[in-house]
Amino acid sequence: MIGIKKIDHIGIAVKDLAKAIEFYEGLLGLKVTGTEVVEEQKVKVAFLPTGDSEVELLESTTPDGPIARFIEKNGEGIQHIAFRVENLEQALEELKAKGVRLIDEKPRLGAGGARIAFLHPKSTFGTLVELCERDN
Ligand SMILES: C[C@@H](C(=O)O)C(=O)SCCNC(=O)CCNC(=O)[C@H](O)C(C)(C)COP(=O)(O)OP(=O)(O)OC[C@H]1O[C@@H](n2cnc3c(N)ncnc32)[C@H](O)[C@@H]1OP(=O)(O)O
Ligand SMILES: [Co+2]
Repeated sequence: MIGIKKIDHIGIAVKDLAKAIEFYEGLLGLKVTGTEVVEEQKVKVAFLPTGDSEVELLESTTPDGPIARFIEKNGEGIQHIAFRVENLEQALEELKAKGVRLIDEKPRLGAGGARIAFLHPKSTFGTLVELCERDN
């Protein structure tokens, strides 16, 4: 078993991070605990904890990144779900061995120093799945 601990975060693609934060903070009352640019993913992200999981708002930093492409095709909205795992490398090995299509064969650097990897939506019944491992 790959040992999923919880939903780490839900990734929401937005066109304008500042405007989205106005809604999530101002109207929903959540609090942004950090914003960060993740160059490798071509995104600027904001994290807003909700109990044991977080909302991750994502704005594209380029017109050709995965978030820009997603919005072009689908409009703004939920782009991925991220599950926290104990051991990401082992999880990826197991899933690969079972024929799951991996977008990332090896962990990459995510926001907040997390190690992350994505599973292709064609292998997960239509949802882009991120697996992430954190030290804390
Ligand atoms: C900062 C970090 C963190 O948390 O630490 C993050 O989250 S970064 C979050 C942003 N980074 C990422 O998303 C990286 C991983 N994503 C990718 O590599 C890509 O976006 C793919 C998921 C492979 C999609 O690539 P691309 O847009 O080139 O392909 P495409 O448009 O031809 O899509 C191929 C098929 O997958 C579907 N598809 C595409 N994106 C999808 C999504 N987000 N959810 C569900 N289905 C999706 C399309 O509808 C299409 O299906 P049909 O063929 O049926 O039409
Ligand atoms: Co994410």
